[in-house]
Amino acid sequence: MAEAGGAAGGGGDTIFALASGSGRAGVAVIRLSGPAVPEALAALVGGVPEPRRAVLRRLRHPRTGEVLDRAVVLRFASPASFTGEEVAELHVHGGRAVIEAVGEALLACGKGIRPAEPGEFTRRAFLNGKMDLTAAEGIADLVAAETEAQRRQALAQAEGALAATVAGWAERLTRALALSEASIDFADDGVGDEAETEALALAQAVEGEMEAALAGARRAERVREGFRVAIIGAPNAGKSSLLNRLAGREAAIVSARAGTTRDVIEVRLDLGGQAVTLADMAGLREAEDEIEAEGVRRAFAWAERADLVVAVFDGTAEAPDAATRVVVSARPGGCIGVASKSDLGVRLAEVDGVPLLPVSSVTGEGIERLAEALTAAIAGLAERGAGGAVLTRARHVSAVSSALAALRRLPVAALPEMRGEELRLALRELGRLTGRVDVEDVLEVVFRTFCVGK
Ligand SMILES: Nc1nc2c(c(=O)[nH]1)N(C=O)[C@@H](CNc1ccc(C(=O)N[C@@H](CCC(=O)O)C(=O)O)cc1)CN2
Repeated sequence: MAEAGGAAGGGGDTIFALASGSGRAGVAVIRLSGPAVPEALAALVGGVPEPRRAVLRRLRHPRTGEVLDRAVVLRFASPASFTGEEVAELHVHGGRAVIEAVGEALLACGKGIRPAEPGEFTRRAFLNGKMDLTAAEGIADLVAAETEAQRRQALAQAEGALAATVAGWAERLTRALALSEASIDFADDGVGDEAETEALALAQAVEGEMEAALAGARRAERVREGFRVAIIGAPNAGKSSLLNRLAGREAAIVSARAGTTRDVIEVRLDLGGQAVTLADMAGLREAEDEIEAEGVRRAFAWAERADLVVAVFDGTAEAPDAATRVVVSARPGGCIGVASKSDLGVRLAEVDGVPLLPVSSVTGEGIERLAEALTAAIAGLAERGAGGAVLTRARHVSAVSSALAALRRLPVAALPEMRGEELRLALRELGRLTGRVDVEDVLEVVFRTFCVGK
């Protein structure tokens, strides 16, 4: 972990930010962190409250003495705080003018008090050894969580689940490295081979666990980012109406004219606790103009990357649309078939063995069943390959892949010294993952996605 202490933690500045969200709210929380917190409190509320005890105080402007609000004040003394620094929270009334006046008053306290950068509180918590990088990412994900599955996955990571797994790997690889070095030193004593064998066995076990973690990473990333479901079909098959029905609002323009939807229209849904991005797109056909052609190209591209496809066939047509059929046959198992316009009578029951669910966006028939089918299919995708460490980001996948690649080179490394080098490489990648090495460049990647106040 990076060294603890005020200097490493934030360079002496005292930062503040609105920790509660913007928008109308009864109470707003302004959080401060840094060495000048006790002084600022003295200036604002006329004293330094005892730590961890909420007190009600009049908040005054330090220069004019004007009362700005009556607030609940909560102080955390260093190092027992979220950031490890001196921390205070001002729970004020939620009005924008109140928040602005308090911000103004804080700036008037002087002494290196300034607004926080996005993610700066959590960054300080990391730098002061309160958490590793993966836990910090977990906090960012918790703040962004929209669904139950996202919340659970983020909380586990914020509480150190991934950090613990990585620590377990690093511990065994460190032991393997020690054994490998020993085998060089004691090569003549005959204990070398034994140590070498044990080192390889340790590395192999770690390899297996890393492979399992990587196998589950796509799923974990999907939980974090949302599963992608594409609604495809011929022009005028009723895709936009279906999207609106599923979304419960008029997200897409619906018209009787074929080719109305040209760009990809995405809506976010919560299906059984999983975040889903549902997309309506241009109908698959020979386009009539350049704009539609681009729309069709985007539709194919989106559908290709989708986790699941809802294939909409015009239920009143005599034969299924050919282009849609091609997509369905290319995705065995990854499709839910729909026969639209069921209120007009359905002629199609299945296409190439894929049963079609009769659905009417006019009467609402079948919508509930389609939503259930989607929910079940997404739940199936989310469950696959569960267990073990959960790699939720490209950054994790990249580090574990590199570590794994190094471990896979171990058995073919000709010299023990080369094996030591590979082990060091693998350990270094794990260090990047938790933030133990190369801190600065990794930090940029992790914290640039945070919001202000975290
Ligand atoms: N009002 C308020 N609510 C909040 C937060 C906050 O900062 N303020 N949080 C902020 O994100 C989350 C809670 N997380 C927190 C994590 C650690 C500490 C803390 O004081 N840690 C000390 C003491 C530990 C202890 O008492 O067990 C430490 O780690 O040394 C506080 C909040 C969610 N709710």
